[in-house]
Amino acid sequence: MNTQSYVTADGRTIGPAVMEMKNITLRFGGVVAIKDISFDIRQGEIRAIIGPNGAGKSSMLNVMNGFYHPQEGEVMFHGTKRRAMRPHQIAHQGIARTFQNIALFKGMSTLDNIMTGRLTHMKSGLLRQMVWWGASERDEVKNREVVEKIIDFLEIQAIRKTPVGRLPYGLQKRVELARALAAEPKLLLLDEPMAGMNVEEKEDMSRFILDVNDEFGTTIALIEHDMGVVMDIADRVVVMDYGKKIGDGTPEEVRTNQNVIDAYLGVAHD
Ligand SMILES: Nc1ncnc2c1ncn2[C@@H]1O[C@H](COP(=O)(O)OP(=O)(O)OP(=O)(O)O)[C@@H](O)[C@H]1O
Repeated sequence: MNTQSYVTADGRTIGPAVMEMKNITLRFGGVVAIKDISFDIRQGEIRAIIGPNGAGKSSMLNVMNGFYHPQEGEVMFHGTKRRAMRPHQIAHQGIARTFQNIALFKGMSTLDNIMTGRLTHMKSGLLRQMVWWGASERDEVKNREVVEKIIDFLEIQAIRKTPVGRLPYGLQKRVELARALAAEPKLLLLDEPMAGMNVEEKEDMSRFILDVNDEFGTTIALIEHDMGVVMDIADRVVVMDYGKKIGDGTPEEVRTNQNVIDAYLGVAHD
């Protein structure tokens, strides 16, 4: 386990591992989606998982998220072996995620969608609201403060009242990021955050991911197809191919790894 902290060239502190995947194997019937993969994610870093179609990236994110339970191996979170959990228990542990296909409430406004990200923080149940109005009011004020800060941060004030179904794709992706951030996660999992975006939208999203990491100190793991984007923003990259890990290191190390070049870069990027 990585226990030493270090400071990056741009002044961010990367701490010890927050999540460790140890010898993970995941099967779907006869299909082996993940074969004996190990890697860790360190406090404060941006960690990317890349690989061609069908490499097993989404399956890995679902293992990290607790949605899938591997047949073999262990997931350690903050040094403790994680047992099988339901999605809301994962959320309470401080893990939030976005989805490859946007999963927002299309008829609801931007603001209301982001507020749903606060649900795990809402303490006051109905009974408590009836007997002690003050507590729920304080809850509400705190929730609004967090949400307003995120709206400012992601520069989406102008669309706060707009139903998200009417927004262009790139902005919907930004609202999804906002909703995940509203949970104030310790670990943020992003499933192809740039998929389907044009160049300008990708640049915007890259900047926001870097800013979130820098401003809130959020540890981020993302899976991505777009190799160029990942190389620009990730501290370290895991490369998967046919369910196996074929590379792991800094963008420079991965870029020059012959297995990676053969399996992915050489084919998809000339
Ligand atoms: N729920 C499932 N049931 C059966 N097989 C699955 C399931 N999910 C994934 N697989 C298989 O596991 C392998 C890895 O799929 P996965 O979606 O994790 O790859 P990926 O790298 O995310 O691909 P993409 O980039 O196309 O999203 C594939 O062979 C896929 O068909």
